[in-house]
Amino acid sequence: MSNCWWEIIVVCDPILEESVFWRLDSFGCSGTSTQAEDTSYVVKAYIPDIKIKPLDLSALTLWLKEDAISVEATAPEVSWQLISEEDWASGWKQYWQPQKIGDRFLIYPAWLDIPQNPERLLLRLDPGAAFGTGTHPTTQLCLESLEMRFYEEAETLAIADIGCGSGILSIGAMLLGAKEVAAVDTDSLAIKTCRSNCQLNDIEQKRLIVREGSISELTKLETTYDGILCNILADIIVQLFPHFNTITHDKSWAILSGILLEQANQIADLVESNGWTVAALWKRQEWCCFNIRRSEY
Ligand SMILES: C[S@@+](CC[C@H](N)C(=O)[O-])C[C@H]1O[C@@H](n2cnc3c(N)ncnc32)[C@H](O)[C@@H]1O
Repeated sequence: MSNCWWEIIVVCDPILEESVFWRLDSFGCSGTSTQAEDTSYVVKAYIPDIKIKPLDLSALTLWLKEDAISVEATAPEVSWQLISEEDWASGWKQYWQPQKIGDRFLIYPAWLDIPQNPERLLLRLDPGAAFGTGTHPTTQLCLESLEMRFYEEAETLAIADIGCGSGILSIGAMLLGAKEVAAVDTDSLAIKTCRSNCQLNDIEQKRLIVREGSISELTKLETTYDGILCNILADIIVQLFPHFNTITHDKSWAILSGILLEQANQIADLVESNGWTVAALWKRQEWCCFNIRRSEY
């Protein structure tokens, strides 16, 4: 089989749904769906077979069981199978529907007909193997924060998106009117997906630069960014944040997401010790999103 995906099936106690979703997201799955069945939930998630080894699936099973034990719940049943690209597409795509986010965005699956007069900014996506469909709270919090940041002089803003995944935040920034965006991700599949989503949304290539890598790729571009978007797990933000000053100016702002509530204090300390100020903190489910700015401003 070419272009195969692992379909991971987790049958769990309903109280574990959120932690199972979180664990599958952190593992790198896309297109997660849930169905209620009698007294349990069946969570299905998908990941390209080239991204992992069968041994990783055994480790995932162990983590899912440990997560259950830590809240004294029954351990979930975990199974997996290899499926073709076609089965993957018909499997999860049917559950993903257009979704309104914030006051202005409508996230719109690439394979649906375009509505005639959308009242919202249509952000068309085929996330493929990349993270970023808009269903995850960390992405939603970023898009909502972006809307708030773009209330004036949007057309002058240069934005960096670190960990762009499907490109959802970069494209969102362009739709809101950003002058230019630079998107980076360490995952080559995410880069491929981000580029094709930019085309899907008719974004000019010279205004949205997409590079494989991380903050060092942004440094090479020698642009000073007005805003940084960074929806990556807290551990990675801790590593990247000390370099933010090199690619920003004294009035820049940033949106940091992918942070669990219990990690908020650690991130607030990090922000302040590097000369930035927390302007707002938004929460959804177990996640929080920091809106910050350089302290000199
Ligand atoms: C949670 S996803 C966010 C995707 C999208 N920006 C969104 O908001 O939905 C995090 C992305 O960061 C990428 N990533 C992880 N570590 C990174 C690093 N050190 N530098 C750049 N990207 C990284 C991952 O490959 C993944 O695509």
